[in-house]
Amino acid sequence: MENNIRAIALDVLIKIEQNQAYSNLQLNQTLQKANVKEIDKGLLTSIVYGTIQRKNTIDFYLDQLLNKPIKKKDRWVISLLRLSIFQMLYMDRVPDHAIIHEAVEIAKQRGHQGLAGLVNGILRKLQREGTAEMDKKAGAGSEKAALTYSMPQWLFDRWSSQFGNEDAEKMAESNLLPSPVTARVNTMLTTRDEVLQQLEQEGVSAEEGELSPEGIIIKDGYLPGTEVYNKGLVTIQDESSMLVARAVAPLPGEVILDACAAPGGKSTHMAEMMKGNGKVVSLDLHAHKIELINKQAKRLGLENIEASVLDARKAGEKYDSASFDRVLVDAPCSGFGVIRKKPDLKWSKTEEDVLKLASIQKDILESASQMVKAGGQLVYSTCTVDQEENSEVAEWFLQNHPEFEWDPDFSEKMPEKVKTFIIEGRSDLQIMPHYFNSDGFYIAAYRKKTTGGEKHA
Ligand SMILES: C[S@@+](CC[C@H](N)C(=O)[O-])C[C@H]1O[C@@H](n2cnc3c(N)ncnc32)[C@H](O)[C@@H]1O
Repeated sequence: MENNIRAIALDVLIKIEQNQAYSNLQLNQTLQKANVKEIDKGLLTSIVYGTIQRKNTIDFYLDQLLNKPIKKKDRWVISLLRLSIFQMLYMDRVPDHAIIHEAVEIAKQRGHQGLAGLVNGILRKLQREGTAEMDKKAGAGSEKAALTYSMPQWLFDRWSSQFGNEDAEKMAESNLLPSPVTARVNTMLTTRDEVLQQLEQEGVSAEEGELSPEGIIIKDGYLPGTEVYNKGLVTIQDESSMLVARAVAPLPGEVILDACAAPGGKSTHMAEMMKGNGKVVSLDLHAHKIELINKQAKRLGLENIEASVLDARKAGEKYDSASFDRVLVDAPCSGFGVIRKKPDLKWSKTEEDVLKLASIQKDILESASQMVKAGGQLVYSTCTVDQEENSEVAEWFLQNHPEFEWDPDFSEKMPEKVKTFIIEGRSDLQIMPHYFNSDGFYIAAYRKKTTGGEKHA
């Protein structure tokens, strides 16, 4: 079976490369379609994600190991070599000779004897000589760090200048770790203790989350196959992401706007917090994603979510201004806080993308903020760590909108553990992946003044 798993992993990697498909979507599709046993899903995921995560470092070795270029039509061999090198250098589950044997078999089946010989030669050389000689060519300073942590150089340099070298290295290193599976308990239907007990009965080992009172961490077992999941008692969500709805703090009976809502993680969380009373209006730009929100709402037994397609920049064409108690802008972003779950982002996003996204984020915030009632709340969040998309957007908003102020109750809404990261006099929070082994998230919370603030024209 493991040989088969490697062949499937190769297919996934080829599709991601050829179609520039998102790694998580491609992998999930394969996990659902291919006949992969529960027990092998973890191995498949580790090989695919690990190979993409370490691409930079693996290619640094591969370039030195290859003594002639591989023909365009045989590009799949590069993916086969990458996933084999990943296993040899970073996984200790299978001995090198077995990895090499399997790679050679796959090369024979997919290609021909010549390619099998090439694969054999390269991998045997790595097995024999190791990486010590090759490592001497790794450069110094940030060039070396980018290679060690397998980061694009521009991104590592950007993080170094934004957070300092130490935090940049810690974050880059923690991005290479597997992401824990965490879930949110549907507190409208059950309690965290009950869910933990039921999961134990279903053979899934889980424990209380670190950050959020409704969070659980899966230690062993596959959550989506359980009754607990099917009955809508939990939603898979990162713990730092759960803090966003806490910052919005919706109350039963209120009307909430979730301006960028799909696939509905935060809309459903807020609807649960409202105990099904009141309404969450969930918008998204993409029609096909609205179905995802509705599907989750149905699974969770939530009837107070109204999802529709709309560009949040045009919210004013459909809704009256000042007509929502609270507004959430969980904006489209570079996603650099979720690299562990979507490793291809580090290779696909560019500095230009960050600039474009910051401009879209400002436009969405500008429009959605018009919808907040006097005295109401506005929350801006992203799953990135880039300051240009985070604190710079949040500060820009406040400078241009004197009718808003930092939310004075923000700190109270946050769990003790994160309070130390909130700077006095502000109400925003940057969580880095290495702080709590979670996704990186940014949250800024504002309150619309009841009097005094004059909006700039
Ligand atoms: C970070 S995701 C939102 C995640 C979601 N809040 C959740 O918790 O599941 C950003 C979403 O914004 C949507 N989007 C992008 N541009 C938009 C726009 N101009 N108006 C509304 N939605 C937009 C994207 O389709 C994407 O689904």
